[in-house]
Amino acid sequence: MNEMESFNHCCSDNVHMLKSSGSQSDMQQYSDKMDFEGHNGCEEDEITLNPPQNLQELIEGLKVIFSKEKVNTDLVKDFMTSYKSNIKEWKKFAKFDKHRYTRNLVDEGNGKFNLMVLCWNEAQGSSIHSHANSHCLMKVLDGTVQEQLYDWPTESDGEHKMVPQHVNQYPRNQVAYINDDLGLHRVENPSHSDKAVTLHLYSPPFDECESFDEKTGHKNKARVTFWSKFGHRTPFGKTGVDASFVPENN
Ligand SMILES: N[C@@H](CS(=O)O)C(=O)O
Repeated sequence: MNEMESFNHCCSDNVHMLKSSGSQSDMQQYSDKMDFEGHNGCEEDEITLNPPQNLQELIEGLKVIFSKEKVNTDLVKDFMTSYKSNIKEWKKFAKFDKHRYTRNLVDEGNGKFNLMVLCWNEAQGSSIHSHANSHCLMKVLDGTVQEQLYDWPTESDGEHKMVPQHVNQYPRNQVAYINDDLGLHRVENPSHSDKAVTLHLYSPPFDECESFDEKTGHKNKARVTFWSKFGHRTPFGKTGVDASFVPENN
């Protein structure tokens, strides 16, 4: 089984999230999820998570979810959505660079995932890229980010301008999900007056992916590194090329 397949709905390892003070519809949503998994005969080894009250609880809960053999990406998305962004909790990781967006490692997820804070100054963005066969969840901690989604270029396209197929905007606290089966994307802070901060989870962790030239569709390997780790600046010269996929117009 490859890593992607291991992210189907969980069956023998059940992890659920309780909606503590939710509305009727919240509770219905929770019950539906229980039913779905119940139909699969999943009643053993059940773990119930409360919605995280702070960043530390979010990290600990994610470690529980990812300790299971199978991981339900809908649950990860719901769990990340239910964390209400609080700047006091993540500001030590939020380090900006005037030239490009930064990647700041928060937690290595017991080897199962990397959790990082990305900081986007006004109008900064990534280039079009893939995700190394990993799962990518992105939660907005501050500001609003825009995602442009692209199809993979095909050999028969030849040299071809890449055109976005969808454009999504994500405000504070929303979570987006992508993997290579869904296509390619680039993310930017569309604001010329406000910064943006996002929290990214990648599983499995990766340090190389592919970046694409929007004008031609040509791809290149791109190493990804960290501007800081655990709140401390990463030493220059030890982490290879810079962290970001930077579009030519940035
Ligand atoms: N995947 C990018 C950020 S984004 O544009 O999704 C990165 O990890 O640097």
